[in-house]
Amino acid sequence: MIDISPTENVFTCSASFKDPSTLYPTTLELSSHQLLWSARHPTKDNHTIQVPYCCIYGYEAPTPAGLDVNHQDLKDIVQNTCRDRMIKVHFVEFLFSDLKAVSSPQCTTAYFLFERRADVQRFLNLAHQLGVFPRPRRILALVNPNGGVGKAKTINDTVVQPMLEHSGLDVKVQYTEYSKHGIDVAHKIDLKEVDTLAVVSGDGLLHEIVNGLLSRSDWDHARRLPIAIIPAGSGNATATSIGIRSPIVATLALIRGDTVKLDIFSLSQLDRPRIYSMLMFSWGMMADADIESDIYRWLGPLRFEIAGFIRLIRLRRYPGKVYFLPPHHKAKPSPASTLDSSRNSSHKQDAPVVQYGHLLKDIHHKPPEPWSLLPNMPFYTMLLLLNFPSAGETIYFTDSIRFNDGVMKLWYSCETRFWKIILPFVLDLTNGKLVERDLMQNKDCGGLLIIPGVEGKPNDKTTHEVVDHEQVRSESAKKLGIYQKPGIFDVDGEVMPTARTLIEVLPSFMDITIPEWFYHEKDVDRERTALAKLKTELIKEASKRQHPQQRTDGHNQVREVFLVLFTLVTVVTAYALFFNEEHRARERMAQQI
Ligand SMILES: Nc1ncnc2c1ncn2[C@@H]1O[C@H](COP(=O)(O)OP(=O)(O)OP(=O)(O)O)[C@@H](O)[C@H]1O
Repeated sequence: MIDISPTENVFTCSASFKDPSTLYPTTLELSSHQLLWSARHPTKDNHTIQVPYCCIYGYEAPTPAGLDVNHQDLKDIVQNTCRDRMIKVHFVEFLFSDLKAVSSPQCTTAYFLFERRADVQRFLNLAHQLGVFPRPRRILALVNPNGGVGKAKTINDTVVQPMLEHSGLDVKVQYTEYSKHGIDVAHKIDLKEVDTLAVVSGDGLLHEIVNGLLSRSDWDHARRLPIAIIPAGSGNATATSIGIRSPIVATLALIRGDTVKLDIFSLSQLDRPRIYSMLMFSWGMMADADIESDIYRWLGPLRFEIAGFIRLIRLRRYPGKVYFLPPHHKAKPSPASTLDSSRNSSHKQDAPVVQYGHLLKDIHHKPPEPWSLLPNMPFYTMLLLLNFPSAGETIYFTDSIRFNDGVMKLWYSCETRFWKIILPFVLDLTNGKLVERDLMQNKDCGGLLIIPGVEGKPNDKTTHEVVDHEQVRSESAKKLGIYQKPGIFDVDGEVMPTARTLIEVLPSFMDITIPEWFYHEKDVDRERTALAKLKTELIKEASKRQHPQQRTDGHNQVREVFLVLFTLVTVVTAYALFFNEEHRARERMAQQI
């Protein structure tokens, strides 16, 4: 903390908020965490404007030739003689008290005309000491022109690039040209040339970037490259989970450059390249719905609801065995304890080290203690492994998840009666209560071994036999009457082969940029205190100035209409099925008679 004497941080100047044609005399103060000045209100008394430094994304100060003033009004008002005393400050203003509202933030500029040239220099010196303005950095922004029904390009052109231009940071933009291009970019990127890699798209491109960086031979260096996510996809689960609901807030976080550590899930399969996940792994109903929703991409975020509904009324069972490892458990070193045969502390590792790789090869023995079998064998309806509380902008599971505590949160269900599942999904998928229902069981894990299998004859418990997926195609499996497909494995919205899979957590492995007020490793309460600060100091003031009609989120309205329709169709379908079944039973009875 810098000591500021009470007079050093106060400046007499003329200020203008948003509109440079109305400069008025004021006193500007640089406090330890915010800019303060008194503003004239057209109809009310003067009041104080407070701009926390974490909301400032750029400034323009006089060069020796004077400030480059483009605004025509400003040119008229501020004569050439004043140009070398003018500073512009660009910041994000929150209009509504709900930071989660997509429409709440907007970009704003304040103009300050100082009395003396020396004051400008004093202001800039103090501002740099206090961290008022963003640190100079080099950014590579990777834009997916297909992300989020093509909205990523518009978001990049209208929000991201204008804000980055004002930030004064060194920015390069690259468009992805084909599917999986993100992997190639991250694999080849020169780490000496870039300080932050920004992803303007959804979780799919972010997943590619994570995998591209961790598949490099210098992965231990590459994993330290901070990644920023600008939500421009259709799901945007990662951004939503780290407090980013709007591209403006995301770009602000990218420019300010505050980062937080992120756990990564490592997914290994025998004889296949390792896959890394930052968001979630799922198997069963939700995985099918997520992957099947791809054909409804044009619907935007609603695609998940439509695909989920279809999967709910055609519920499947997914056979398999799942073993879990308690969290924070370290494997005892053993010569065969890893897939990475090159593992040796004196040598550079080819890939991040996993501890239990040998479990993939040993298909004849069950994993030793402390691994244990997840109950409710032999089939599951859904299995979900989460690193973040949200799985989409509208899908919120729980706030009990921390994304850098080295723990994987597992939820699973074996409920196959669709009428038991449908209501919880309709009512509680967005409010965090779904996982509290009896329907779902949960475990905290450090590792997971999934052996997807198939079941024998239906409705006969003695023939339920779980075997490796690879054996399903064999002749002996066919002779056994094994018929059921083991479903899709979904990693961050991408499909991976359904096969024996080992999932381990790599604690606090990568860095992701976050809004400064959201979370800080050293201060878990910072989110709450800073949010409160923003609400009381900034938003309250802003809402006093203007009382805009709170815009309702269009998507929520569509969602509500959809949920009503969904419930109606469900009731009708349930009745139809019930009467159909009853009718058949009567017919059977009639035939027997
Ligand atoms: N130029 C391109 N042409 C075709 N596909 C691309 C291109 N660039 C990227 N992709 C692919 O687009 C897919 C979807 O991208 P992304 O996941 O970022 O957006 P989204 O699916 O709309 O968002 P979310 O995953 O959050 O729902 C990725 O799998 C990526 O490989």
